[in-house]
Amino acid sequence: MKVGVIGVGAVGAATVLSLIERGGMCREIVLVDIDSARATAVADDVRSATPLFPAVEVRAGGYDALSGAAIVVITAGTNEKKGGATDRSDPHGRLRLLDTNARVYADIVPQIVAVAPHAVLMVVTDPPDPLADLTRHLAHHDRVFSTGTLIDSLRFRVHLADRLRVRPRDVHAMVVGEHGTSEVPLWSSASVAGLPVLELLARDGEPADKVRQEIENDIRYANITIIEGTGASQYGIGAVCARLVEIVLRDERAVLPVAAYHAPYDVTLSLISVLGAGGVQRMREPTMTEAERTALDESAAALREAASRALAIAAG
Ligand SMILES: NC(=O)c1ccc[n+]([C@@H]2O[C@H](COP(=O)([O-])OP(=O)(O)OC[C@H]3O[C@@H](n4cnc5c(N)ncnc54)[C@H](O)[C@@H]3O)[C@@H](O)[C@H]2O)c1
Repeated sequence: MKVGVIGVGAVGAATVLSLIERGGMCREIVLVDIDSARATAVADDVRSATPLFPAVEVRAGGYDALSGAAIVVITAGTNEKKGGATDRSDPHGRLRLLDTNARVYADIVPQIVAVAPHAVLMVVTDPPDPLADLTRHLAHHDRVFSTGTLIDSLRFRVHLADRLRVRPRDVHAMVVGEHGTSEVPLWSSASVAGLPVLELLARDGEPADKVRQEIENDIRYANITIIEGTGASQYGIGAVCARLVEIVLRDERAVLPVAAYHAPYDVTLSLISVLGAGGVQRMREPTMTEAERTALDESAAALREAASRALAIAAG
């Protein structure tokens, strides 16, 4: 199995390292970057660790080297720091990167599809959901998904676990909608062993509104907090990307919040998705309160506007 990674900056490099560390899921990883010296250097660096893991070849190449790839992970483009999307008071958040990165996608997606027409395309670049809509349009197929709110959902679980003093793996909680400022944390269905987290927090005497506000801010602006410390959020998303590649290559049919086009909302957004061979195979709406549903409708509306803007920009 061959996996392509387009864009070998902070996120692309972290993804490659996670891919080889998970081990055994693919035989070849091809790195493509407009900065070919960077792609070559990252491949050289990571290659020195490959004897520690199940056999895998890592190499840099041009688009032609993607021929036969089963899945291509796209992380190319401008990040929040370089693109000026690190202001917590800006309601547009990552959508600030849309114009620049839609132009990048208009350049790279046709080149990927020309050599790897059967590959699943996984969109990571921000804003990932409208860029996934653009990618479907440019690729002329539906084997396209974005990492969506999986990273936000993991952050939600980690913060809840901290408060409840349990391990994050035992917390079930999801964020749906946009990977961005309009995202919707589903408090009503968040649970530990079937016990609602809101009840557990109340039992611990935690003031519910304050805790909700703090956790929501932590999730919504986690990228900015990380960027203020290191310049790029990369390790969490790198691990997420590698795990998603594994799920697709093994046709695991894992149930998790990643984003794909959903006809009833007429846009790419995160709901409960079944991920396996070919990408997202089915999507379901979660059980929601009226307030959560209203917030999801608003998030979908913001994404529809962004997706049509992405199409217009790519059309020139
Ligand atoms: N979806 C998520 O949850 C998530 C999480 C973290 C970062 N991101 C996003 O991922 C993207 C990458 O972030 P980063 O920190 O790695 O940025 P980076 O600047 O470190 O790396 C971007 C890479 O893309 C390459 N590139 C740019 N234009 C290209 C083109 N036309 N063709 C090929 N390569 C090209 C650059 O040379 C660079 O190596 C950003 O948009 C960032 O906001 C998304």
